[in-house]
Amino acid sequence: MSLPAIRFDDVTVAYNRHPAIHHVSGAFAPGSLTAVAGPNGAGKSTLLKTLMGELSQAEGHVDRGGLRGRDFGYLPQAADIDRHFPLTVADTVLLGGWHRTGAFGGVGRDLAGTARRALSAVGLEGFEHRHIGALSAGQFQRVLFARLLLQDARVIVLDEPFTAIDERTTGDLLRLIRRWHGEGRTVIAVLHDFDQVRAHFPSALLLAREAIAWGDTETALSPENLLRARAMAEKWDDDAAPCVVAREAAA
Ligand SMILES: Nc1ncnc2c1ncn2[C@@H]1O[C@H](COP(=O)(O)OP(=O)(O)OP(=O)(O)O)[C@@H](O)[C@H]1O
Repeated sequence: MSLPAIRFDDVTVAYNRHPAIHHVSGAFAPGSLTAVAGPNGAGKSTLLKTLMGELSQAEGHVDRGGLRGRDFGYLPQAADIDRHFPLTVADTVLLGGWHRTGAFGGVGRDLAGTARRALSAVGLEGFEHRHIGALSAGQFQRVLFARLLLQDARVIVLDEPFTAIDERTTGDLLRLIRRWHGEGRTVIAVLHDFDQVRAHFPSALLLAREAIAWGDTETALSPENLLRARAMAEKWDDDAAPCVVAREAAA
């Protein structure tokens, strides 16, 4: 799979003139498997939303190397997903195939078969007709991973995919992430568990509003870098002088 790098060049994003990420520069290499880690409020979700083009960055530039929206598969934090729509598991997984059906296209036999295989890959055979509102957090996360399988995106962006998810489901979903990495896709995930990052993610971005370190995981998550990140977090003060930036982040 030939892919470009995704580069951040001196990117600052502010809410109410307070920077959530500050002068971030670096690159997600093509085909890399990168964890974005850091303290609460470090700007991890903001960085992903900026990458997805959901926020206009106040300063700097994100170079997606010519990749378009359909090249990205994005899983926001569970808290940002509304499960009250009257959708079944099958409907939700098939949403991943929108680029193959078009806005009002029908679902062909091929796509239906791919959706069934995706559900089986996440261990949810037989769940097709269940309402998504009636699933456990872990089952719903499996559905969302099945949707990503159907989407077949070249870059996969996951925001805290394992929060409130049991160990077995986490293990199964980590195997899918490794499969995507093995297929040459670029995979980026916000994670809180440093041991999990060290065990499964060769690259890491340690963020504390600024990029403390970005590179191979062992170096990025060194004790010195973790101390620096913690010290930065302790200094954050919502009453601090605002950063002078050109524009506000706007959804
Ligand atoms: N829509 C918003 N409006 C105003 N401030 C925001 C908004 N979204 C995030 N922030 C602030 O920006 C900072 C970074 O938030 P962000 O959610 O990106 O951090 P995070 O590293 O993902 O945090 P967590 O680990 O707690 O999920 C925080 O101080 C947060 O309060």
